[in-house]
Amino acid sequence: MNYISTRGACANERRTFTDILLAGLAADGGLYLPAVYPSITPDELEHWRNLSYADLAYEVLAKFCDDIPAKDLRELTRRTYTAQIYRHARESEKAEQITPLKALGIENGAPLYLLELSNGPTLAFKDLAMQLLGRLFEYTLAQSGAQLNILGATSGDTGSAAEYAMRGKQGVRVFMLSPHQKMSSFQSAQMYSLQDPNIFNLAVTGVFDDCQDLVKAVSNDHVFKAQYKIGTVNSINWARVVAQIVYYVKGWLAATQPAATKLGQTSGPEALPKVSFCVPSGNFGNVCAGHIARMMGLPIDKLVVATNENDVLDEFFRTGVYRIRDAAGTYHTSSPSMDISKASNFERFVFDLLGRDAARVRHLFHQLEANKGFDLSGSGDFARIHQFGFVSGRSSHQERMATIQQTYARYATMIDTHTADGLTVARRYLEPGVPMVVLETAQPVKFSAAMREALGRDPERPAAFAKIEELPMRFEVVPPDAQILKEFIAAHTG
Ligand SMILES: Cc1ncc(COP(=O)(O)O)c(C=O)c1O
Ligand SMILES: N[C@@H](CCOP(=O)(O)O)C(=O)O
Repeated sequence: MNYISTRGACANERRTFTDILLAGLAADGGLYLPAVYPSITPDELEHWRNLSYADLAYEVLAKFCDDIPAKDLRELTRRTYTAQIYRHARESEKAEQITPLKALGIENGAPLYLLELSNGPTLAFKDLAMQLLGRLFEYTLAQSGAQLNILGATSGDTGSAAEYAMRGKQGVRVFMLSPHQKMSSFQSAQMYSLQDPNIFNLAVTGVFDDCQDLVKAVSNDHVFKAQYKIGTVNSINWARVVAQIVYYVKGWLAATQPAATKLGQTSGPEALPKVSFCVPSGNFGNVCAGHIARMMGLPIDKLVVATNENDVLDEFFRTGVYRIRDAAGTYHTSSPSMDISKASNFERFVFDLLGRDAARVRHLFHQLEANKGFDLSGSGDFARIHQFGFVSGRSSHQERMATIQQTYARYATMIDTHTADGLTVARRYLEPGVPMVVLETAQPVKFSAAMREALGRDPERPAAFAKIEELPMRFEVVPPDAQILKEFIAAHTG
């Protein structure tokens, strides 16, 4: 499989999966994606019904990764997706499902589900891709004997997922940028309490977007990037997105019944039931994986983009205007991991929306830097947006509190603030007979203060995280300055 950049610079060069795994951002500042999306056929879907999560992950990944031997790739997925690693399942007997589908009930004639994605080591959906990424890095670096210095940005969950996945990995160091004092105390403690010598936490005096801009600024300094072997674990890294496609397939299989027709006789994708997914969104990485699953042929009806008060994405899907906010215009909310105003992966979707016209994408994203936005509202491209299944909505603090309370009262289920944003918005798009799967992106314990406000009680805390906030913390406070960051990296690699 050949990979290209959304900005077209390397259109004539061949790039394999393992090339782009270590490269992160493309040299022209764009994002990598496959030259052609592979497809998922109705027969394959039926064959995949009884596979374990690990083997399903292998089938999906193998479509994108043809430069790792099949035997090794299968071994990697089998070591990654185990009940032992996904041990924080609320119903322990379901841990081996990795992403159990929980039926809430029927609302407005639509079966409503939660897809539990946060049963991994750090209690957020990021583990599902990051645990695999850690193993892929280790495998690839072992082949070449090379080193990798990972530079990442987090609004709260990517950071801990990456650090837990990379702890003690040979040849890997992690430099993780987080917005100073903007994460929950549990999230900060998960990262800052790690004392491993290959982990460096840098608390940036700014918002998540400042952290992400720093990652891009350093990655776009090609000399520095090559000298210090900089890679990334954010969803600008294509491997993150691919690993996230798997749970859309798993969710679709769990929410539908086997086709009535015999294998080999299923008439076509239109004969298969459709499922809608609602995705709490910030950096657009999670829902981008849903978009790609849909482009591959997974029968997805709607992809509902749910934002919090930082509603840049909702504004775009409603109006066609993409208007990023500065730090002062980015709110600090009770779903802090979604406090993002400049969504990295959005560029991958715009590439598809514009018919994969890399020159236009390059122009638009340069315009974005200069004018803080772009407007597709009058274009024929935006008129076609619903062909991609996207709809959107925004949730407020009051709405997420009310949704947490109702879900607890009606379904005896405690959901975190981000999942509550998803459920709030999903309810606006229910259709009789179409299952609606809301992605559960984190466990409530990560946001105890907000949960206490909503329910007057603390969420349950796995024993592994008892008193985590009281552990000694190791982090450095730094300004949002790329030069200072480069000096820090240079001083801590050697
Ligand atoms: C708990 C949680 N929910 C939702 C999101 C938003 O996901 P994405 O950035 O992939 O849109 C994040 C951060 O990525 C998160 O950590
Ligand atoms: N919400 C994320 C932000 C980074 O997203 P990513 O998917 O690009 O890694 C976080 O929790 O850090």
